[in-house]
Amino acid sequence: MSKVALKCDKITMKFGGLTAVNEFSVEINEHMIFGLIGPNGAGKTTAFNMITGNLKPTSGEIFFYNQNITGMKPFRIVSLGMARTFQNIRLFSNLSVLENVLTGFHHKLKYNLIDAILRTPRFYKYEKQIREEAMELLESVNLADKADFKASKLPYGERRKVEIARALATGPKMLLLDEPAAGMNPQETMGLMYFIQEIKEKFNLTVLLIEHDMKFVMNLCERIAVLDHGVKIAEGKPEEIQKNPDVIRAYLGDINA
Ligand SMILES: Nc1ncnc2c1ncn2[C@@H]1O[C@H](COP(=O)(O)OP(=O)(O)OP(=O)(O)O)[C@@H](O)[C@H]1O
Repeated sequence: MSKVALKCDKITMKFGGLTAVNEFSVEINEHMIFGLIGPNGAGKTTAFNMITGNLKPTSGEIFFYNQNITGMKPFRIVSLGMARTFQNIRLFSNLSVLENVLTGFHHKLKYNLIDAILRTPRFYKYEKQIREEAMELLESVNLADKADFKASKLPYGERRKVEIARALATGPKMLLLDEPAAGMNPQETMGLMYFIQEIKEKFNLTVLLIEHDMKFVMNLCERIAVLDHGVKIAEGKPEEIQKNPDVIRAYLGDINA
């Protein structure tokens, strides 16, 4: 039996009078690619934000490998092995591709401020080590030859990959991707699909992703949960989700809105 990587137990997020997520429960086995879908405003990003510590749930609990992480600060959750990317790519546009990836190693640094100021041998040793590791990561995302480019100069699909490389630099067991294919053309989207499968195998990851591109979700994810107005209305394999009447209704309702 597979281990459960992530468990959400009835998590709820209220913003004043609005219940953005209502008692959402899910269990995600490790090494799975799991999709979270739903019409606009269904509460997907809010669920992500609770899982990654960016929002504290109004109620309910979240467990990461059986450890209760409910309401923990994001940096602590990252250090436990959960990394994420954002709906709108958040890179330091003035930094190089390599420097952006280096920021992902930040929490793992083994030298302190004094080492950095005095440039002690320890500082140089770890600086060299993390640069090598960052370059390896860039190689695995096929961007090593662009390490010195400014992040802002890369095409959209590659910036998305840099963001993922930075998330991988934190050494995650689980990766959460918020709309990774948004803004990509069909060719880039196809490339991204293979890329996510590749890094999942290579880094032994569990992946949870939000995505509106149905072809992408149905082809990539092994299991899918559907949110509508903050409530989980379905969960299952892609072929089950595709023919679920509640899901079809939720999406048609969205189109007619
Ligand atoms: N910080 C906030 N304060 C108040 N309301 C919020 C906040 N964040 C989200 N909401 C509301 O919660 C609901 C769910 O939003 P959320 O962004 O989680 O949906 P989503 O499924 O990710 O949507 P989309 O697919 O459009 O990104 C929406 O009605 C949204 O306006």
